[in-house]
Amino acid sequence: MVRYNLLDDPLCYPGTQVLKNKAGITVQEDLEQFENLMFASRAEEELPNGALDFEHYRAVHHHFFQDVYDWAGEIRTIRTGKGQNWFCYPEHIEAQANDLFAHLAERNHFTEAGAKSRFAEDAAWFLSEINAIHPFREGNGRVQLVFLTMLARNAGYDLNEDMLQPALFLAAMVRSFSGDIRPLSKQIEDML
Ligand SMILES: Nc1ncnc2c1ncn2[C@@H]1O[C@H](COP(=O)(O)OP(=O)(O)OP(=O)(O)O)[C@@H](O)[C@H]1O
Repeated sequence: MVRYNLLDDPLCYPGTQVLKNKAGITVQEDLEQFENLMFASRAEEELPNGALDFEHYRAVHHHFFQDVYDWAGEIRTIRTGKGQNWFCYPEHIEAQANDLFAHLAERNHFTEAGAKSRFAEDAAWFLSEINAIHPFREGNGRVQLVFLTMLARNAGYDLNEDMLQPALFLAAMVRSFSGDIRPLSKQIEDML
């Protein structure tokens, strides 16, 4: 997991970068194991219903992280970044996300993309935008992927997560932050 750049986070146990959690775990590796376990167990359940809007996106985050964090499904309140990149400042998340999801709805959630390549390109654009917004303190990557499978299914495609190549996908996500969505589009198309 790529750790965040931040200075002082009230959501962490004092003097650590370990997020306060419902199990009271203070060792990062143990917390990651617990997160993964809870995520896998919630993945066995049905996904929350919704209109593929921002409320729905937050509900998906809540679904997967409700066992671990009190703030599951809630918008991040501190500034965060990864590598060289800083994500949307928290005070703008709600407006930016509502705007993005309004565009998604205007484009009929890409159900009329036609060719796989077109859907992949549209989905890559959406992922790059939601990643730049980065609504949550943690768990953004996993929710992005779940939502991508939901968008694909809604558009009549079956996204095969087993085909995901983690290093290439991550590199493509980082590249998309600078505006080049072609590698990400290619990664998505290869999974359809
Ligand atoms: N340098 C970077 N610039 C932009 N985005 C990045 C960078 N590094 C990682 N990301 C993206 O951030 C997301 C991960 O965010 P976050 O750590 O909140 O999610 P996670 O689900 O907890 O972790 P992971 O996706 O690693 O399992 C992924 O989509 C990843 O591609």
